[in-house]
Amino acid sequence: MMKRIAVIGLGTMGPGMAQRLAQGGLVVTAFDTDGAQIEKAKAMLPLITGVLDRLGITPKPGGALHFTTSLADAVKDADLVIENVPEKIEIKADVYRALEGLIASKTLVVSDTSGIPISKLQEHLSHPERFCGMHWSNPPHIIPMIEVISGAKTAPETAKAIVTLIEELGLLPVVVNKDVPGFVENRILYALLREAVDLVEEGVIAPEALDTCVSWGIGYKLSVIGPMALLDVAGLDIYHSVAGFLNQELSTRGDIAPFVTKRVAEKRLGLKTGGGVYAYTPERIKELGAERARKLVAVRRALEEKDRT
Ligand SMILES: NC(=O)c1ccc[n+]([C@@H]2O[C@H](COP(=O)([O-])OP(=O)(O)OC[C@H]3O[C@@H](n4cnc5c(N)ncnc54)[C@H](O)[C@@H]3O)[C@@H](O)[C@H]2O)c1
Ligand SMILES: Cc1ncc(C=O)c(C(=O)O)c1O
Repeated sequence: MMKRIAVIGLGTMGPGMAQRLAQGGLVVTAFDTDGAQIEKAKAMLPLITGVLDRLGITPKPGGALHFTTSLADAVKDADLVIENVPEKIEIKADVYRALEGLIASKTLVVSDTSGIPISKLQEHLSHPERFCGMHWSNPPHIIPMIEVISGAKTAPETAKAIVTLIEELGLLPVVVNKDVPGFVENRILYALLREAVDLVEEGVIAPEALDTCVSWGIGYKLSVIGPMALLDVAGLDIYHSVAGFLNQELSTRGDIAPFVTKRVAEKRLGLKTGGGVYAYTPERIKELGAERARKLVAVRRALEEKDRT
């Protein structure tokens, strides 16, 4: 049974994940190389605990969240280290190198990578058998599904221990059978995003209208009926007829659309820079955060209700 967890990297994903683990009864030590990120993470905690409270996730006894500016202190006596640093192999490899000599031989290490193959990351670990993918979805304190991915050198007991941890937290592990880039969640999401960006770029639809179309059409439906079940609902004959003329029309571009590269070059990255596809004031960002958390909580509660009946 795991007790002590180190969360390395406190950007978009770290704070929610750290607090969710602490409320699950674990002793969590959170670390970031940037002190400002640690302060930002601390400031986010009231919002995160408020959301967890509305989800009915009451803190289990023994849990705690500590912050530290020392990697050595963060990982001391850890049963598990969760690496949550930017999606760049070199940065992740530096973290794994820094862990050498700091962690015990029993300590497991996981990466929250969005899709770098686990076998590739394993090349940078001296104990690859104790390493696997543990891919959370954003926001990590609200979305219950977590992908578990083994690389070529992951020991079966490592992946099993992570699945058990996720289950003990009352979350939903999904085991991915092959270590393909993007795993499953992001292969599906990025297929959708490539088509969405293409449709907007081609002037087929405005961004706001596309968001309405997806959120109130397939998005709403897919949260209740998954894609495989949807094939049965629609009829495989219908899918066969439509896919017969539509598949060849869909975007297959292998590079990144100018719609995105242009904005990235201009540092229009989204909420974190006050604008990306849409523009935001600081007040609007706050409002949207609260409104979206409220709606995600309500939808999750409704879906859990459905699962019980
Ligand atoms: N953003 C998402 O929606 C999302 C969802 C799921 C998984 N992920 C994955 O999770 C990981 C983290 O993503 P994010 O969006 O939180 O990134 P982020 O850029 O928001 O945050 C990364 C944090 O890591 C810190 N950091 C950088 N180098 C470090 C080091 N050597 N030691 C400790 N901290 C260091 C940075 O200061 C920053 O606070 C990535 O692999 C990403 O692909 C992201
Ligand atoms: C755009 C995008 N990319 C990656 C991830 C997760 O790895 C997410 C997400 O979790 O929402 C995302 O939105």
